Amino acid sequence: MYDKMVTAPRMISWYDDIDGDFDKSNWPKELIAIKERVENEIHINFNAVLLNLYRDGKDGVSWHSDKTQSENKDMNIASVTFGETRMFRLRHKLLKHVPQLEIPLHHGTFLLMAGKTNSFWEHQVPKTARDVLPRINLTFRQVGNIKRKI
Ligand SMILES: O=C(O)CCC(=O)C(=O)O
Ligand SMILES: [Fe+2]
Repeated sequence: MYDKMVTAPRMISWYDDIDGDFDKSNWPKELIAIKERVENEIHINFNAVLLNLYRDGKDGVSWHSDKTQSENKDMNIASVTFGETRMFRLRHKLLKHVPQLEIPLHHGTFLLMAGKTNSFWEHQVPKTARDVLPRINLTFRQVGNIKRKI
């Protein structure tokens, strides 16, 4: 899924429907509800989700770009955050003079990395020395061939 290994710790879970034979009982109903809320908002369908739990400030994710196996050249990744606010940083892969972006992802924030974002930008959630509460982030993804809407 990643183009390189990331080392920072966090708890991870993954659901997908890569075969297109979606069985709703394989996904928690809360997850389906969030997925449908996102899909209705942006009119893009997803068939996989990565769940990250950042337990405290010692958890984070280092610079990377997301790569999922998809027939879509322009991959869309939809991110939803719950709990603690953590910084989400973006840096351009080639244009080093372009300033980094720093976006605080608050509880309930929806962020769409659309199209070529992941081709040209890397992102990270840095560790922090602040005393922070847990944060959950869901990234909905398009993997394989999306045969039909889940
Ligand atoms: O936690 C986030 O906001 C981003 C997570 C992320 O970049 C990933 O799981 O690929
Ligand atoms: Fe990522």
